[in-house]
Amino acid sequence: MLFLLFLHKLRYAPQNPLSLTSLLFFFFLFSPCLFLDHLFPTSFHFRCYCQHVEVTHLHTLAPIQLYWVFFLFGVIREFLMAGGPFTSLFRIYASRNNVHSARVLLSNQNFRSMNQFNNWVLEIHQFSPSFDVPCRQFSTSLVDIVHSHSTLKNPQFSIFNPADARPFSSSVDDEDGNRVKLNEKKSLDSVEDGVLEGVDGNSVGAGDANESCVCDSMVIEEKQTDDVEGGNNIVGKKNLAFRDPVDLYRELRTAEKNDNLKRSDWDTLQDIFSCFSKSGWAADQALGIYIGKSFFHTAVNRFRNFFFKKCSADLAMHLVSLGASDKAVRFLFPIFVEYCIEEFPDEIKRFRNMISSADLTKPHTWFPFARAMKRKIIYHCGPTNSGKTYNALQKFMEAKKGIYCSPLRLLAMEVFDKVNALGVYCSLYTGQEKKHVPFSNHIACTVEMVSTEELYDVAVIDEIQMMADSCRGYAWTRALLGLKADEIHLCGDPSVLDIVKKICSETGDELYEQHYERFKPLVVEAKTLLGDLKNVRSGDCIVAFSRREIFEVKMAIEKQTNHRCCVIYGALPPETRRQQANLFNEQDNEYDVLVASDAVGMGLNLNIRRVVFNSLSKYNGDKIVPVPPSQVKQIAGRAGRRGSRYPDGLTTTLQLEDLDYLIDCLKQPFENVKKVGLFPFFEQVELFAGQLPDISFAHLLEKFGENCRLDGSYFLCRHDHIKKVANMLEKVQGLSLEDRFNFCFAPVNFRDPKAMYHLHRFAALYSIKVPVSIAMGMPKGSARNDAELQDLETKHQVLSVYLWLSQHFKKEIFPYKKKAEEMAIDIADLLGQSLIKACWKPESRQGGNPRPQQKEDGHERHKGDGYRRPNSLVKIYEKKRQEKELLQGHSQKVVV
Ligand SMILES: Nc1ncnc2c1ncn2[C@@H]1O[C@H](COP(=O)(O)OP(=O)(O)OP(=O)(O)O)[C@@H](O)[C@H]1O
Repeated sequence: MLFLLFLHKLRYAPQNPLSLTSLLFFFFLFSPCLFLDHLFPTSFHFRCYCQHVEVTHLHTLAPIQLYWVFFLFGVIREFLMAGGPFTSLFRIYASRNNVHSARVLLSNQNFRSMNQFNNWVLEIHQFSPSFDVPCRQFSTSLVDIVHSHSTLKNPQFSIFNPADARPFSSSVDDEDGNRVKLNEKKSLDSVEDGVLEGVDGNSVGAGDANESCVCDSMVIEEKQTDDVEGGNNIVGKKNLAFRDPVDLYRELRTAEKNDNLKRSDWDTLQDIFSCFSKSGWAADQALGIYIGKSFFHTAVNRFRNFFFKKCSADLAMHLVSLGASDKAVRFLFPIFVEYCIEEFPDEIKRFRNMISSADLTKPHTWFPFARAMKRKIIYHCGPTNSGKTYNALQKFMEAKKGIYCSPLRLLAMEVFDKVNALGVYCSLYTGQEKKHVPFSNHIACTVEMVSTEELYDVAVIDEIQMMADSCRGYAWTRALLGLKADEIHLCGDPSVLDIVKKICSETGDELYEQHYERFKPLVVEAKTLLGDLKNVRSGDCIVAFSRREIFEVKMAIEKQTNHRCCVIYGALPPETRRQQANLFNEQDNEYDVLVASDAVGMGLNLNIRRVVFNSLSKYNGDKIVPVPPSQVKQIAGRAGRRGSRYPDGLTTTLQLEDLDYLIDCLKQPFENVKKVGLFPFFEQVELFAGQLPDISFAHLLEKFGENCRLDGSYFLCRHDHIKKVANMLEKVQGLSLEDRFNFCFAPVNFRDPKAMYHLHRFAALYSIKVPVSIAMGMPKGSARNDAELQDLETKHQVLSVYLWLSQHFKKEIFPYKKKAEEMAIDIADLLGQSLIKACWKPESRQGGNPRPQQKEDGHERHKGDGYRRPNSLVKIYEKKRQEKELLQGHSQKVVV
């Protein structure tokens, strides 16, 4: 009755503090309980295996009140249900105002099955529905261990807590959404109704066990031992399935030697252990007790030796009856756990420390100052050319103090110019330059450079869908989580809307959605260019996905028609891209066609009438693949722009056969992104390095990738390029960990050996504390052929790296910043001049995209004009899809 009254009070007056008398009463009653945790070994035990009971949305409850609820609930319930004295003990994890989670430390409940435990937690739900207490399920095998007391003799038990185990991050999604395997990554949470399940449940990639490890004391008997399978043993076998694995382990431990068995039985046991060693499920579960995957096989081998030395006939026969199966693996696993805990305390401790130092869970807690603010997030959600950025920028300009975060240096520069032109003083801050405008309160920066220290009234994060970018996504995630701004405007397509909602619910920020439609719908021209570039018209933008293709198309158009082409691609400096864009936008010249790569998809203000896809496949660094629909949409959406010469947008393809794919892509709704990128700060990597002091930086990053823990909404961004730079700098002595970390983020094209050489030189000079020189001559004039053009591009790259380093390291070590800036401007200018007159055959960069001569690159010759286009991979892709559908249809028919 009292309890109900208490609950009533809690429900209707949750903010009321408890009286002093109540608190004293509570302390008086509850303090003995706190000791129970240490007095009774069961509490240790329970802590080891019992699950986390997450309690969320308890903002209205003070922690002390929740203590009360659980405490009284425990008391009353135990009296009513168990008829005995209470022994339930909960630990509440709480800050001053909020309760994060509650964990059951002690209970006199004897959970005989997983269901029983779940029902018990469900009762808590029913009892206090407003508390929203989701429960994590846990393993039945481990439930059995919960009741055992014997392992408590082992002091190592208190050092780990499998309930804390979280999914590991060892794989990331690549650009195309494919899983890139760094290491098998499985959730430990996927436990179904009392059965501990790995993600796939099968043995996956666990690698080969060290089969050569032989048990020296194995006794092999050739004679028949009929009585082993006698009636008693059948009973024994049945019992064994229900025996406490801890007891089984103790018996094994205390056994003098193994019982004699038939050779065939030993063989079966060998097979079972081999199966155990290869089991992905067992390797995953072992992570829960901090047996790492690299140590798992050693642990299994040692366990096998131990087992073979000691195993009884009963136990062996039970396992033999199960055979080399999942059942046998699951039966053995808890015994293996006991063995590991006792045998490998140091390895467990080491791995545990390593794991906790690579903890990337709960990234919203990394920015306490942003969390202390009540931020208002406005998501401007819509397709390209719908006015999202325009509206967000209006708010930015109206604010007293604002920051605009851009995906590209080019776009940051555009906003910087535009805003200043409108009379709002704005500074520019990118990796390469810092232009401070006196009296400015506004900043346009690249998203990587955003400060999470400064306080702003309004922040704009453009192209927010880039949070899901496999390489750079972490910068957007960091900006969203860490920006200290009262109002944050996110502009982007709807693909990350759901995940932003989730993040806002975690951060406690208010989210408002503003949806947009395109000003004018994009129209697909069904006629296409019929494979003939002569059909190009003024205002067209031909999109090609490689530098080679771009120059080939430009040459073909200029040869076959009277149009002149501007060129835009990623390797060009932003200044050159802008110069080419201006040339194209201006009406009083002959440059009325644009040939561009996917770099045209973002940032530039272009007067495009029609976007024509030269092909819809591209080289992804590994192979040629169809261009993802989201990218097709983004690029096609550049056609037509409000207020421009061409407000109505058109799009089509060069080849008729690519048209269906284009239409398919445009029809597809935006994909709902499930995860966004994350990358550790230097401090996190440094902490992790403390656990592995003697390994190279590249290896350290790899280890971090394998061992870091992430929440379900995040993936670890790809860092292959960082590792490549780290490898190159390995031999440079005298660089601190922080220096290496910073050098690895320098914006260098690792496929360009010249640029890599210069970066290496910069690092080597830096390491001996010598002022770093540019040591690169200025080219004499504009490029006369493609090799010279590439040389200009590389030179600009090197200068860009120098400028970047001068911003990220001490100025004294990079004293030639000014000179580098001047040289970069001159080279960008030369590049512009070179492009205007470019009419040569493109060359491949060393180690770059496959050459056209290579047969496997899928290029075909085009009407004898020297121009090649990729075979329609889309067509091949479509054909494969149809074949697959046919096959599926066929198999469905067979099933029917
Ligand atoms: N209310 C408006 N008044 C005048 N011009 C506008 C208005 N809204 C948008 N525009 C113009 O329309 C064009 C497209 O707008 P904006 O760049 O904001 O679109 P977006 O949805 O952010 O597209 P993208 O994703 O391609 O950047 C711009 O040139 C912008 O100046």
